[in-house]
Amino acid sequence: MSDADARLAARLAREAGDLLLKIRESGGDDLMRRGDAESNAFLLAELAACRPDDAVLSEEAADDPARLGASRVWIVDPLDGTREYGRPGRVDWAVHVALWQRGRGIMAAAVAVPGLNLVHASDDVVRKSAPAPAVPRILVSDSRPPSFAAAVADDLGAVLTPMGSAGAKATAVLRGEAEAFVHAGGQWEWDSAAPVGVALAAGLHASRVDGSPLVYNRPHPYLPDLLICRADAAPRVLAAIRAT
Ligand SMILES: Nc1ncnc2c1ncn2[C@@H]1O[C@H](COP(=O)(O)O)[C@@H](OP(=O)(O)O)[C@H]1O
Ligand SMILES: [Mg+2]
Repeated sequence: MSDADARLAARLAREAGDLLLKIRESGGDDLMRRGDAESNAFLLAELAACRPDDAVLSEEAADDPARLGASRVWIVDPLDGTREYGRPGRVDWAVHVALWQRGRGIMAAAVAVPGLNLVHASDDVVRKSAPAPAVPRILVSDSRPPSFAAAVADDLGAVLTPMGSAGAKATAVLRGEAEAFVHAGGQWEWDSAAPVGVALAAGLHASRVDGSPLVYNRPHPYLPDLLICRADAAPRVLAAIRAT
């Protein structure tokens, strides 16, 4: 992991999060559009200034095919959990900043959860080793949970908890507030790159739901499913998904 890149990711995620909090406080009916657009503009300007030679893939910017030949690509989601951001009182939304490097994968990452005043970065994660609870907690999308979620929870004797934002869910697992986050049915590289970067840095398991590796910076950046969980739980969770 590159410390300078991880520090930059952490600063940008925090500052974009502060900007999003201010926009939210100012009110108005176009919060979600403004949040997406202004956070994106901030991140693109900072990356252009601080890493002018790197490519960028952002949810909110036109895809520049130059990234396909680049050796370093920042994969950013300026506002993950836009739907929840637009709902008063919700804290399950996040800012994602990740650096992908050719031949190496996600090498630096940060996820800010501004509503909780938290920034998790790949260079300062705390490894948790609390024993697993008797009833594991599995986080799923609030709006689009996997079709197999109930069957998997049943198999594992787990409880399902809906939550918005991939970054919010992944970092809740990082903090030991849940044992797993599972998603299927649709997602994009920017939804998972930074959450996966911080999860892997913390020693968690991160893969596709069939156990195969997550591959980034592909021509079509669709990456529809994801499992992030305690490393010791991964074999059982993957087996439960396979059995559905
Ligand atoms: N079936 C699907 N197809 C495409 N994107 C999806 C999806 N389900 C979830 N996502 C995206 O994944 C992110 C986390 O979703 P969720 O909150 O449901 O877990 C959201 O990103 P954005 O808020 O950045 O659009 C959401 O749009
Ligand atoms: Mg997103």
